[in-house]
Amino acid sequence: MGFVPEEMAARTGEDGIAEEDGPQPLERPKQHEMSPDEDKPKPPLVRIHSECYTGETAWSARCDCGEQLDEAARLMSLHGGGVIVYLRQEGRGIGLSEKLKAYNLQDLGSDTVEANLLLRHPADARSYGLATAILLDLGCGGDQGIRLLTNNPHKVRAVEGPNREVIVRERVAMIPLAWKHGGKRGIHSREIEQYLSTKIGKMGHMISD
Ligand SMILES: Nc1nc2c(ncn2[C@@H]2O[C@H](COP(=O)(O)OP(=O)(O)OP(=O)(O)O)[C@@H](O)[C@H]2O)c(=O)[nH]1
Repeated sequence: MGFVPEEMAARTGEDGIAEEDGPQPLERPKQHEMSPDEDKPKPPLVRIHSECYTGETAWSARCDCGEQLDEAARLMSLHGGGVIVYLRQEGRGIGLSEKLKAYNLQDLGSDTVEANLLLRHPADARSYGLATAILLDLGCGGDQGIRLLTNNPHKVRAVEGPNREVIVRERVAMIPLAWKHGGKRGIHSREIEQYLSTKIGKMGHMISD
């Protein structure tokens, strides 16, 4: 879990690609976003991210988890900061070794949901109560609410909590970079297209604004 300060923009550059742009100046004007119709600042950007060793550390082309974590930090660095809550819920809550078994089943033709079910796990075994508590602790409760970076409608409802202790004022879609940039950036593979189409078709993910 952590805050992403706006100063990170100085390290990542406007488009987040330091290698192409070279080092950015350390001093740059601070920007704070305001709502168009009022003087109040916009709700903070929040990413609730589930651990993915294969995607974040080994840059596996089976999922976009590593890309999503980087993209969330990049967006926060450009838009006045934000909060990343990193949940140790590897493999949608089934753990790394079970996820690797699920990968074997996927290689034999199952999709990500079917593979979990064949292993006698729920399609998604995660919970978000801890994330809600962390957000409340960080002062993200109350009327102002948050802007949540996600495609997962279940996550939006779950993070809000049973009594809407945290209010998701806006869902910000996490569009895969390969889709945004015609395959020129981001992860591009047959596996990831299948992974994304299962998320849309079977898990109700909304990969659009
Ligand atoms: N069981 C299983 N888990 C996976 C697989 N691929 C990625 N994951 C895990 O899925 C989690 C990420 O969840 P996703 O379903 O990709 O995305 P999400 O968090 O529901 O939604 P977004 O907020 O839109 O990213 C991480 O814990 C990954 O380890 C897979 O094939 N099987």
